[in-house]
Amino acid sequence: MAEAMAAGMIESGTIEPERIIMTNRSNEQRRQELMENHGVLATQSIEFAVREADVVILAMKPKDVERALEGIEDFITNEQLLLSVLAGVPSSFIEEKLEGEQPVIRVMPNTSSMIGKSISALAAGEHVSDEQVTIARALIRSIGETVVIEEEQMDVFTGVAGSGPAYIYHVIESLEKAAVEGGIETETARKMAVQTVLGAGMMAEQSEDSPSALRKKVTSPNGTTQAGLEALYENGGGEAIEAAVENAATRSKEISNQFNKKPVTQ
Ligand SMILES: NC(=O)C1=CN([C@@H]2O[C@H](COP(=O)(O)OP(=O)(O)OC[C@H]3O[C@@H](n4cnc5c(N)ncnc54)[C@H](O)[C@@H]3O)[C@@H](O)[C@H]2O)C=CC1
Ligand SMILES: O=C(O)[C@@H]1CCC=N1
Repeated sequence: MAEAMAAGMIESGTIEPERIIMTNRSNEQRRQELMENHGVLATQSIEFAVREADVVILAMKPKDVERALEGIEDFITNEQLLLSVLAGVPSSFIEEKLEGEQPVIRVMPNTSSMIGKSISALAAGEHVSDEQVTIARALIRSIGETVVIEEEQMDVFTGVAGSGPAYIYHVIESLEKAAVEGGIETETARKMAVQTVLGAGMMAEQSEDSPSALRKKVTSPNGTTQAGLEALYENGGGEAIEAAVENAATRSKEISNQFNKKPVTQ
C-alpha cells in the first residue's frame, strides 16, 4: 500500500520522489528496488525517516502498529502530522500510545492509488486542525478522489472502497473465465472482461444517468441482458456484494475492538 501511495504521489507530480523517505528495516534488495523504481530514498533507519518528515505515514499491518509506535514515540513530535492507513486501527489508540497531542488522521485508500485512481477517506483524530486536514487532503488527492468522513464511518468505507477493488477483480476474473469457457482465447477474454468493467465504470462516472438507469438502458425486454440479470439475481448477485461489504466492515470493527483489548493478534 505504501508503494502504491508513493507511486501515485510521484506520478501526479504532487511531491518530488527525493522528498519521500520509505523504510524497510531488513530487506536491502527491497530498499534498492524502491529507490530504483521510484527514485525515493529508502532507509533502514526509521528514526532518520521520522526525524526528517513533516508528514509521517504509517502503513504496516495492524498487528505491527503497537511495536511501530513504540519505535517512534521517542522522536516523533506533535508538530508532525501522522497519517495512518491501517484498517481498523482507531486514531485514539495511536494518540494514546504517542501521548501529548499528536495530530492523527486516519486515511483509507485503495490500491488503485498506484495509478491515481483511489477513492480515499480521511477521518481526523482529536488533535487535528482544519489546516492539517487540508494538507492531508491535498497530499491524498494526488492518489485519487478524497472524502472526509467521521471515524465511525471508516468500517463501512473500508468494506466498500478499501476492499472493493478485490470484489471488482473477482468480477473481472469471473467474466474472463466465462469467456474462456465459451471458447474465447485467454488474452481476448481478459481484454473483454477488463474493458467491460472499465467502460461501465467510466459510464457510471460520466453519464448523467444513475447506475440503475444505465443498467435499465442495457436491458432490452426479454433480451439477453434480462436473461443474464435473472440468473445473476437468482444466484445472489447484488446481495453477494452487499454481504461482502458487511463482512469486511465487520472485520474492520473487530480489528478496532481488538485495539481496545490487548494483545493484538491479527
Ligand atoms: N492492501 C490494500 O489494499 C490496503 C491496505 N491498507 C492498509 O495498509 C496497511 C498495509 O497493508 P499492505 O501494504 O497490504 O501490507 P504489506 O504487508 O504489503 O506491507 C506492510 C509493510 O509494513 C512493514 N512494516 C512492519 N512493521 C513496520 C514498522 N515498524 N515500521 C515500518 N514498516 C513496517 C512490513 O515489513 C511490510 O513491508 C495495512 O494496515 C492495511 O490495513 C489500507 C487500504 C488498502
Ligand atoms: O484487506 C485488508 O485488510 C486491507 C484493508 C483494505 C484493503 N486491504
